Amino acid sequence: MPRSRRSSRVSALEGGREEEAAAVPPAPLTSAQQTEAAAEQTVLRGIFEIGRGSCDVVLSERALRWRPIQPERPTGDSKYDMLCKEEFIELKDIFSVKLKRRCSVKQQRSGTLLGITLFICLKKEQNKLKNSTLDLINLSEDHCDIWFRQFKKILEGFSNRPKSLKILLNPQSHKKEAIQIYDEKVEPLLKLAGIKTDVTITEYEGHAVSLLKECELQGFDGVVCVGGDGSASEVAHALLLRAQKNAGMDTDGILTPVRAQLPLGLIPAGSTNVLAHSLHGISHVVTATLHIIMGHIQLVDVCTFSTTNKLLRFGFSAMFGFGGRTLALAEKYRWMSPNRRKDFAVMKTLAKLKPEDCEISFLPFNSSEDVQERRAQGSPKSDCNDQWQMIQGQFLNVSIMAIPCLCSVAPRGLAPNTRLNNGSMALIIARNTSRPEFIKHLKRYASVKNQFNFPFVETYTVAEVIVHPRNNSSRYNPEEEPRETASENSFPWNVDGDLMEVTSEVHVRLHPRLISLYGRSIEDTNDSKVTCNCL
Ligand SMILES: Nc1ncnc2c1ncn2[C@@H]1O[C@H](COP(=O)(O)OP(=O)(O)OP(=O)(O)O)[C@@H](O)[C@H]1O
Repeated sequence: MPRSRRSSRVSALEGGREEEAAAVPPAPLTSAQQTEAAAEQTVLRGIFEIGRGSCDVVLSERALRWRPIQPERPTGDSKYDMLCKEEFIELKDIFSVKLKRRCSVKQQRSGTLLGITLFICLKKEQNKLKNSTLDLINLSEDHCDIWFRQFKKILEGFSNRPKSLKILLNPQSHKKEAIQIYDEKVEPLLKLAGIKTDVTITEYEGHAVSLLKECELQGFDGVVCVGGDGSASEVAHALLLRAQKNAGMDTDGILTPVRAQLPLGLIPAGSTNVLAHSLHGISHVVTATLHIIMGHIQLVDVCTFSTTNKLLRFGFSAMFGFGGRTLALAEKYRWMSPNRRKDFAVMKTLAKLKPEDCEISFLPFNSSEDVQERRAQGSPKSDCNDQWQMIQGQFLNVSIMAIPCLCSVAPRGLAPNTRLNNGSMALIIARNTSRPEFIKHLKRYASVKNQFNFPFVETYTVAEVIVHPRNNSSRYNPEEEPRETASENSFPWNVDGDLMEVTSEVHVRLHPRLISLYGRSIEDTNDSKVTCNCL
């Protein structure tokens, strides 16, 4: 519903009588007040039927306001004042306008004009966005034409909103419903907003990367991925790779990557949707679509994962140890339904719980400006040698997260103290402990209790991490069935829900605000509804 408020300046509808009554000449306005006053100046004024009654409707630079037209009453009637309360919508919340016509089944086009329909993006509870309509009814063609053209002009003025999008859709995500989600919920809204689309349905893993390497992106304002975390991360990686190539950068030794040229939209259609959930505060298709339509942009931190001077990939989060092994096992059971596969893999990995023997070096996050600047300029590791710290031992799990990683099993996030663009990563280490204690720690993610409040869990805020496995204990063992990893001598990593197999150390670097994603800062929610079947 549009917002309503008791107007403090009823004289706005009385054509300036307030100014005449003033005895003292007004003080000169400050520039902020002048801007404010200009934004409130009437652009159009007319009568429309809104809801069930006729309304006096005023369009200014910033808002559309209306007030029911009532017969005159004696002054001081407070009930009357209540009835006449003004309602308004801000123009920045409108995303489309159409002429409203009555069309019979036979009459395919140009039925009788009824008025104008405005399509609005409404903010609901828990970061949710919803599309809604406001009908302005007036049967006069001329009257509606003037207002319609004015609304069109206003919409054209929102230059940050995309007009043309490249869509990449993974038909295999979750239970293969991405196409249906796109057709039923996303495309109709994009069409309504007048956004042109070019859809490619990906055919195999890695298709998005090869496509974005070559394809013409000149005419597009953004790229949208319809799928789960694996797809979203792959598209982000592809856009960043392309940006480095376009800038003539060698990706392997890369210290200061350049920003991706186009913003990326994430429509959640996977089984976990951690990236979309972290970005929007909710995993909700319409919310994600409306953020894209409204052109809401957020700069988000990205990590590079490299091994001995070779870039493995760009990504947002990673797990090594329990998280990596669980994913490697789940991938072996692709024939199962996504939820069963994941639950089964968690149970089986817990049953065979074993620590990784490794050395973890990390550079603690230093928020001081000159350190940040040196890092931004790509100072090599040796420049900050004195700050590097090292821990070693037996670790059950190592998580490195640049974003909070919200999901249904961890509504506050796997890394609740991290933000999307705070320039740092969370390093969360679970040292070796008993299985029941580790399970207790995992269960805490779904509860309101602090999941880090265990003697075997350590958390750090870091800028860089190097994870160096020290022995072969976790590598492929042919005695174990089924094989957990695809190749021998490799360690499984879970990078944004995608399996990455690496034989040696992995160097993770944070790159602040490297990619623009369609979304807006989220409000923290205290959602305690949690769905986890396996623990
Ligand atoms: N046509 C395709 N066939 C098989 N795999 C594909 C295809 N298109 C894309 N992929 C790959 O599928 C992988 C997983 O997809 P995605 O992440 O979208 O779904 P999911 O695994 O169900 O969701 P989530 O990662 O959120 O759990 C991605 O890494 C992507 O590269």
